[in-house]
Amino acid sequence: MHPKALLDACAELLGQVLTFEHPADAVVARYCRERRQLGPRERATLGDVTYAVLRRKLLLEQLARSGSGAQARRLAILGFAAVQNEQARALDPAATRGARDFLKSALSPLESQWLDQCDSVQPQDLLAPHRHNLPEWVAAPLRQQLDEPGFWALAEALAQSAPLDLRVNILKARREQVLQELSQVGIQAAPSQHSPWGLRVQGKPSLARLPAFASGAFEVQDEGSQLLALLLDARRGEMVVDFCAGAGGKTLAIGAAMRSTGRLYAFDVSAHRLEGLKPRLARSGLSNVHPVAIAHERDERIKRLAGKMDRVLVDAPCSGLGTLRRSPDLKWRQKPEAIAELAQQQAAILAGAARLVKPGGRLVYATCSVLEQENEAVARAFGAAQGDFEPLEVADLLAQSRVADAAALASGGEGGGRFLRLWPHLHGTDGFFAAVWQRRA
Ligand SMILES: C[S@@+](CC[C@H](N)C(=O)[O-])C[C@H]1O[C@@H](n2cnc3c(N)ncnc32)[C@H](O)[C@@H]1O
Repeated sequence: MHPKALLDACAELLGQVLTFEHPADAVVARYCRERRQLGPRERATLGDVTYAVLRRKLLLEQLARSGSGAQARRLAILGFAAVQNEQARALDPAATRGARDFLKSALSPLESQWLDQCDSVQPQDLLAPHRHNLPEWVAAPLRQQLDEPGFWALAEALAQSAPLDLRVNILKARREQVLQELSQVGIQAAPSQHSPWGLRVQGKPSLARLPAFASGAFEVQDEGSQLLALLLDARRGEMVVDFCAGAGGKTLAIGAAMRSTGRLYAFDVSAHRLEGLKPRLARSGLSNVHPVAIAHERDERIKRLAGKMDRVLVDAPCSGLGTLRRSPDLKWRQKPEAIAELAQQQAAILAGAARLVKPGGRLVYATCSVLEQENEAVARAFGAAQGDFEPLEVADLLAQSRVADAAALASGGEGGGRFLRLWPHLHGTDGFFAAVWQRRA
């Protein structure tokens, strides 16, 4: 495709994405599906440019104010330039020039001149919002939680794309085996820093056609999600509930940890999401998983299981603000008013799920949000209201699950090891939170 046509397509797609009526990944997928003539590289560019603009929206909108022509086109030019700079820097600094020539061949002389001006803007001359690219209602609480260097390191980390992590299915393969199979097809990977099941892959190679994937030897899963399953520490033969199972990312990890024994219920209010679990379950080789679509957290079917579960994971619906590396549109689609509502829903689901736990059993509450309001505040309120649930130290539990450097992943409480707190800038994972309790016997 000629650079001019590709840039026009980027601008058209951005016009659709920036209405924020639908999630960005769905809009990009539909746009590409409706244009069969697009090749794989063009599809990749369309996605990359869209995400580059979503990540740095405040900065690019500010720079775009000085240009001329349609706003979506100006943003597309700046997004295109940002993607090319990143790619060229990663591969070979000398390649930056060539990449810029490709883009410039799509621009008018005036646009080309304007882009040069934008290139010369120095970060230190920018206002804070144009550097952190977060809405104020997200930036303000994060600044309260983190010190100044920490806040800026987080903002920088959230502006990057997430690395590609795999979880080795311990029911089917060992980590070394999968590493070797990947290396045989030229894919570089290394063991994860913390999860004993994890691999971090270099770059973003396509994995779906690999025999090791088809045979269920691994799943794509962020290291942070793996750590949540490790925290639940479900054992052989136990009765376990994954209360908000969705498409079952954590269900599969938990089921493998149980070595496909016992009974693992995968609950969710969305039958559609649970459908997504089916093909993954088939690959995984697990036979202990029982997906159940429930109406709500007080469903009759749940009542029948009250007090019978060894372990319950509540991977609660949340703002998703810990996953901005993957879904940067969330920071523009989420509204501050929704957070209080989410916190209420989280508390209700946690209380409903807690009734399932048997005396001596373990309850894990988790989110992929970085906001205290959805995390420590919900956990503390639950602890205060439910006297028969005793808080456990996450740092100790992770160390028992063979998680390397476990103490560095926890914070809060008297000893600083009470809650799991994963941060993209510190741990290279998505932002995750977890609190754990044991029901008193
Ligand atoms: C964070 S997602 C779960 C992701 C999933 N655990 C995974 O690892 O892929 C939260 C899920 O909670 C579900 N949910 C929302 N309200 C619920 C409720 N009252 N009871 C059970 N699940 C609920 C949503 O449908 C959504 O799938």
